[in-house]
Amino acid sequence: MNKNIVEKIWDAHLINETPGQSSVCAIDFAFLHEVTSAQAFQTLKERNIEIMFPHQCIATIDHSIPTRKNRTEIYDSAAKNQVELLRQNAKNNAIPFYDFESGYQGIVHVIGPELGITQPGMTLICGDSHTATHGAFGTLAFGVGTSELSHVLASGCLLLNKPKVMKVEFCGKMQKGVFAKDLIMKLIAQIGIGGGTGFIIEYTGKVIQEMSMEERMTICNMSIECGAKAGLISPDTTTYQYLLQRPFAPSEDHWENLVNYWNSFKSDENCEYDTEVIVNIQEMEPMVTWGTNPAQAIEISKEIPEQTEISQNEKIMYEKALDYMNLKGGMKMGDIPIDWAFIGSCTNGRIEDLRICAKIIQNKKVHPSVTLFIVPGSEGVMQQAKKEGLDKIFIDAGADFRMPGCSLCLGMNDDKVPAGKRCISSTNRNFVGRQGTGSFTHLASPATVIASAIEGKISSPKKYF
Ligand SMILES: CC(C)[C@H](C(=O)O)[C@@H](O)C(=O)O
Ligand code: SF4
Repeated sequence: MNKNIVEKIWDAHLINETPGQSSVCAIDFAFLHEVTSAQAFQTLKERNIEIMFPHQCIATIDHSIPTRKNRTEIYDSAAKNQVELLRQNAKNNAIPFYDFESGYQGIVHVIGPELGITQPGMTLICGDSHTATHGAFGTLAFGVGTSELSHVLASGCLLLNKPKVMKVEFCGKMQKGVFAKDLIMKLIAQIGIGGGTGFIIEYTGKVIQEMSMEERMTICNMSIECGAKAGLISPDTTTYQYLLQRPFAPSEDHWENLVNYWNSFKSDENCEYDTEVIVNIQEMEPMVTWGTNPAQAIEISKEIPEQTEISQNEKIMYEKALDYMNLKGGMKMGDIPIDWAFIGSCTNGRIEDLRICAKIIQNKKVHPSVTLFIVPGSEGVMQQAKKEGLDKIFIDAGADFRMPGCSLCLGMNDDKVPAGKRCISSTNRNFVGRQGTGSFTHLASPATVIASAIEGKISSPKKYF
C-alpha cells in the first residue's frame, strides 16, 4: 500500500497498539526550555524516576531572557528563577544545556535544525506549540503539555492516537515580494484558525520543493496557527544539503546509507490523505493581519473587510478584534502608521531572514517615528550575521540589533511594545496583548516588516524586488 510520510514515521515508531486505546509510540528527541520544563522535572523527582535518555534531550533558554548586551544579569526574579532551575535540572540529569555564550544558545526551534539535531524520519517533542517548525526536515514534531513531557523524559515514549493527514499544496508562481510567510498566512486566512484541527499537514508540490530549508521552517512553524498538531515536508536533497556538516549531523562516512534511509520516509506517489487543500498563490500580494488572530489577514493592498462581508458566526470575533486594534472595516492596510517593528522569532529569526532585511534597508534609514528591533534567533544566527556585516547595516540604519531570544514575540521578558503602540512583526501570533499589554500586533513577512519600518506605515516590499 502506498503511504504518506506521516504513516511511515508512525509505523517506524509504533511500539504497542491496542484496539480502542491510544498507541505507545517512541519519541526520538526532546527539546526543553525554561518555561515548560520545571514541572516535568519536579514530577519525576517526586516519583524518583530517572530520565531514560538524557542524551536524547537538549535544553536551552529563550523565552524569559533579556536580549540587551548584559543579558546574563536577569533583573526579573521569576525569569531568573526559571533560568536557574533549568540550569540545575539539566545539570542534575546530565542533559546537555546550551547556556548564554555557549555558541549554541537560542530559540529551541532555531537551534535544533541549525545544530543538525532535527533529522528526517524522527519523532520529536517539546513543551512548546511551535515545535512543528522541525517538520520542515520530514520530522514528526509537535508540542506537548508538561505531563506528556514527563512521560517522554521517563520512558522515551508517548501515548498517541494515529493522526489524520491533510495535504496542502500551494499552486502558482511565487510573486516578487511574496515569501514563505505570506504563503502560510494565506493558507491560515483561507481555512481559518480551526481549519487544521485534528490533522497533521503535509505541505507538498513544486513551490515547496523549490524552497530553502529556512522557508520550509517558516511554513511548518505556523501549522499550529490553523489548529494542526504538526506540519511537515517530505525530505529531499535540499534537506540533506542543509544537514551536511552540522555539529550534530551524522558523520559523512555513512551519508549514502543515511540518505537512502531518509528517502524511505518520503510520501509515496499516489498515497492517500484524509483531506486535501489547494492554495492559489498565482496573483497573490504580500499579506498582513488586521485582527487579533492569524487568520484575520489580507493582502496589503486590500481594505479591512466590512462587517457586511463577514459571516454571521465570525461577527463577534471580527468586532472584538477591530475594537481592540483600534481599526475600522474599509480602512486601507497600507495607510496604517506603525510605531514599532520586530524582526525575529522561531518563525522568521534565521539568517536568511536577516539577509533579506539587510538587503532592503542597506543605505536607508528606519523612519524617525519607528523603533526597530532585530533579534537573531540564536547565537549561531547572530555570529553569522556579524560575519557578513549585517549587524552594521542594521545599526547604521538606526535599528537595535540585539542578543538572541524570543524577545518581542511574546511579552514574557523585558522586551515589550508599550500600550497603545502599533507593531509590525515577523512573528506568528497577534493575540490581544501578545507583545505587551495594550499593544497592537500586525503579522507579516520580514521583507514587509522592514519596508514598513522604513516608510513608517504598513507597506508592501514589492518595490525592492
Ligand atoms: C511559552 C510557550 C509554552 C508558548 C508555546 O507553547 O507556544 C510560546 O512559545 C508561544 O509562542 O506562545
Ligand atoms: S519565538 Fe515566539 S513563537 Fe517561537 S518559541 Fe519563542 S515565544 Fe514561542
